[in-house]
Amino acid sequence: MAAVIIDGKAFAAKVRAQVGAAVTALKAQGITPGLAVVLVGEDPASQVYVRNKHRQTIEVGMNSFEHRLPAETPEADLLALIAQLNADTAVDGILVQLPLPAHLNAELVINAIDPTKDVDGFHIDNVGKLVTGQKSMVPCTPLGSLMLLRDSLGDLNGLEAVVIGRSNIVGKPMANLLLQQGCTVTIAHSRTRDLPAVVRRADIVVAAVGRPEMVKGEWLKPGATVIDVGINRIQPAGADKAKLVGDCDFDSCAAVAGAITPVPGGVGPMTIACLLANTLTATCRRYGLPEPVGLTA
Ligand SMILES: Nc1nc2c(c(=O)[nH]1)N[C@@H](CN(C=O)c1ccc(C(=O)N[C@@H](CCC(=O)O)C(=O)O)cc1)CN2
Ligand SMILES: [Mg+2]
Repeated sequence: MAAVIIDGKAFAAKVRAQVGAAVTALKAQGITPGLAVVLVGEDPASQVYVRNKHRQTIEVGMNSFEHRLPAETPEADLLALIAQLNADTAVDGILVQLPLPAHLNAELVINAIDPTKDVDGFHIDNVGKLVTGQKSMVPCTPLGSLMLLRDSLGDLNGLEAVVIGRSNIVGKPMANLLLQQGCTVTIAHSRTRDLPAVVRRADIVVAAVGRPEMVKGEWLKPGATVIDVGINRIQPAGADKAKLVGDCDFDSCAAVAGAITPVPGGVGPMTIACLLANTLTATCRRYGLPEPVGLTA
């Protein structure tokens, strides 16, 4: 039986519509959420993501403040900009696009952001709160993945989840979110022994390892729900154009899974939708207003 294809693009559009409606209501009270995005350097993929963030921020009615800095920007200048954005009352959310150029210490830069404005959820205070089950800002890609899982499966209590990948941006926060949902969670990674056997236990597989088409259909438990976070550009032999693929071998996985996210059009669009949701959440918290329903973990 073929898997249900989880339409992240359509789901993200619904999230943005909900955020847009909430922003309209806030504006009627004289509050306009503002998101500041900082891009250092000219990484081509980052430029596309930042452009899309700007466009979608405006579309939901928020203010967008874009700061583009040259690749050779000294760390002190970037930290000074962050201090300025922390103090700016028009700014409710701050995001520094990753990856940063190699001479910049990403950990230092992220931890310089006011944690209440950290809409990426990467600040150590937010990481600690997530791990200990306190109210926090949740990283956008894991939050979007969780929304898709809840929509597909409903209650996640008791399910076996395997997260492949242990990055701070996706793997670790995803595992913690699933743990909070009552899943039995395994974090697998490049050194895991017999990965196919580990994956085969899972009702939920989240692939975030950055290896094109690594997870094969024969690794899966029949009916498993597969969330493919990978975004890999490959050059198929004989083709003149590069192709975007996930960390899962889509055709073989779709033949065994119960449901699967495609690449593109799965988790990717949820990342920016959840950034807007987090900016709305940060604004509501700042003004002591009720948080939006269904847009947080
Ligand atoms: N500060 C951050 N940096 C990065 C994050 C992040 O959440 N915060 N995540 C990624 C990049 N990213 C957003 O920043 C992002 C990645 C992918 C997509 C997306 O819509 N992907 C599309 C395909 C787009 C394409 O053709 O390349 C899809 O999967 O359908 C949106 C945002 C790293 N950096
Ligand atoms: Mg404002």
